[in-house]
Amino acid sequence: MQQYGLSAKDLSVYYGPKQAVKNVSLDFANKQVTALIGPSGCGKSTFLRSLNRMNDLIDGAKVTGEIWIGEENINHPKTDVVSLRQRIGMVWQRPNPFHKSIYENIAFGPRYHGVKNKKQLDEIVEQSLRKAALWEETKDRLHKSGLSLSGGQQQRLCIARSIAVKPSIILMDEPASALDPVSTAKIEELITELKQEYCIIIVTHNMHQAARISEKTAFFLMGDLIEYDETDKMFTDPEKKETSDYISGRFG
Ligand SMILES: Nc1ncnc2c1ncn2[C@@H]1O[C@H](COP(=O)(O)OP(=O)(O)OP(=O)(O)O)[C@@H](O)[C@H]1O
Repeated sequence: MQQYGLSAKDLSVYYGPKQAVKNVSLDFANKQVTALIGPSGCGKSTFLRSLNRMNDLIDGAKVTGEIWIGEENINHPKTDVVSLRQRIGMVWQRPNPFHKSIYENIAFGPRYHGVKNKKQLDEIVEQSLRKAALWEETKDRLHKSGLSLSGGQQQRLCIARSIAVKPSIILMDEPASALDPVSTAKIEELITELKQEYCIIIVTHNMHQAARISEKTAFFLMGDLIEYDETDKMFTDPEKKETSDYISGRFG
């Protein structure tokens, strides 16, 4: 198996003339969680969105540099972004289930990508909900609306939806910040389970969360990657003063 799920090389992102991410190179290991931290506006979400080409959808945004998955640079105009977003899933800050049943929320992606057989779809729905620790709570109400679930359950449904199309990488942009502490704990537990199979890259404002769930942490400041290291080292003995100041709450 390849060591890295994804590698960014010299990645820059511009919104018009403004450079929001500056020549960032980062390797993301398989079967690990990497946390992206830094003060508001430092470019974490912009960087994350670039990794599955979501910035292509923003008028005036330009991304330069390379993003490697194995032998393929996916930041190339010829990349099929639909199949790319199947390989790299995304979970947003606010749960955003489709206005469809729980079952259809999960079945939609695989069906779109060609799975037509009902039995196969049933299996994918069950497996995805099990992996997202939501099966027991939903197995008797699969045909109820996804919006009838609580916020925390909706976020697990969104995670199940991204798993259903068999990605190898999952991007998460503050996936628990809109949730209560109990739901947050469940999402963190789930992330810890999922990393046994996926390369997970998560933006978080919560230092404790980064320390609890990630193996590696990258600290961003004003579009620059300041430091990247083992999470334990970053939180106990960072190399850079800026990292230390941010982690100890002196700014941000
Ligand atoms: N669609 C956009 N158009 C123009 N500028 C943008 C856009 N999105 C973000 N920016 C700018 O790019 C910079 C980085 O923003 P980004 O949202 O990536 O930061 P962040 O670190 O994720 O912040 P937060 O933690 O507040 O979400 C900011 O100056 C922001 O104003």
